[in-house]
Amino acid sequence: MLLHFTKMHGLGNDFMVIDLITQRARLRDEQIRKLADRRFGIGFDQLLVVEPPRSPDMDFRYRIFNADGSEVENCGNGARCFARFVLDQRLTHKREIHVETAGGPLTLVVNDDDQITVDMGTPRFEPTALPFDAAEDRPLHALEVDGERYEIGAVSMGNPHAVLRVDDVDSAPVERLGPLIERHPRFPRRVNAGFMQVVSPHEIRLRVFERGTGETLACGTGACAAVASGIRQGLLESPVTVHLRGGDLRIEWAGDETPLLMTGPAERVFEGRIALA
Ligand SMILES: N[C@@H](CCC[C@H](N)C(=O)O)C(=O)O
Repeated sequence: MLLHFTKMHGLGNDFMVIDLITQRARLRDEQIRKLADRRFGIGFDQLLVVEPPRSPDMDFRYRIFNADGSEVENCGNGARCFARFVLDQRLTHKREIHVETAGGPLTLVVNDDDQITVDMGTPRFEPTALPFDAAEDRPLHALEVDGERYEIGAVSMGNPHAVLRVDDVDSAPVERLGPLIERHPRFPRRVNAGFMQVVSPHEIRLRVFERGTGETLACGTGACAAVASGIRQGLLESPVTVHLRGGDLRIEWAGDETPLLMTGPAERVFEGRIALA
């Protein structure tokens, strides 16, 4: 069978997007891994799936799979691409879209300048939310990695993030520490590892080694988690511009139980059809 798909990206974090409202398919883990392969498949960081909602208050169900086939709770860059996709495909005409994810509901707003703002919900710091094996909720936790002690912020944006402050993201040991933090035994469901350089209270530089994918050019939930952790530590003040390798995001958060807002672009690259083996 031929499956119609759209290739999209948010700041270079790239996606295969499929509409399972007008098409039928069931993708197994190994099929997702094959499609994600940049030489033998289409190539992407995450697969995004559009489905009908389960709850009548929602417009769509939004499912996310990493390149390794694992299903995850949330994807910030993907959420913006999701909004652009459902509008472009005429699956909705609404410019405020409510979607269910495995990490909770999200609201996506397409602005007049075509940038998309996502209400990402409230960041959660309690270790059980990630989950993270720690006795208490603290702004920073000591974590031993490869015989060295680091201080990390632990944040859930629906999906789990560890945020490590570094002096310079360009020389940060992302390739070495990223995989070790991702699979650290204190994160039983693995974790996304962010490396944050504070430039000023309103500006950071960030690289993220993503769970189930590796380092990407941008990670939306990683940007939200880094800013939330930085604000909580008193290092940052809202709004914050996050410079990622693929471009910039704007993050706003008033703290406590208020929702965190992420604004940025979403781009369509090409469309195609592929036979599922
Ligand atoms: N690229 C994403 C995050 C995708 C999921 C992540 N790798 C996880 O496993 O939680 C983003 O833009 O947020």
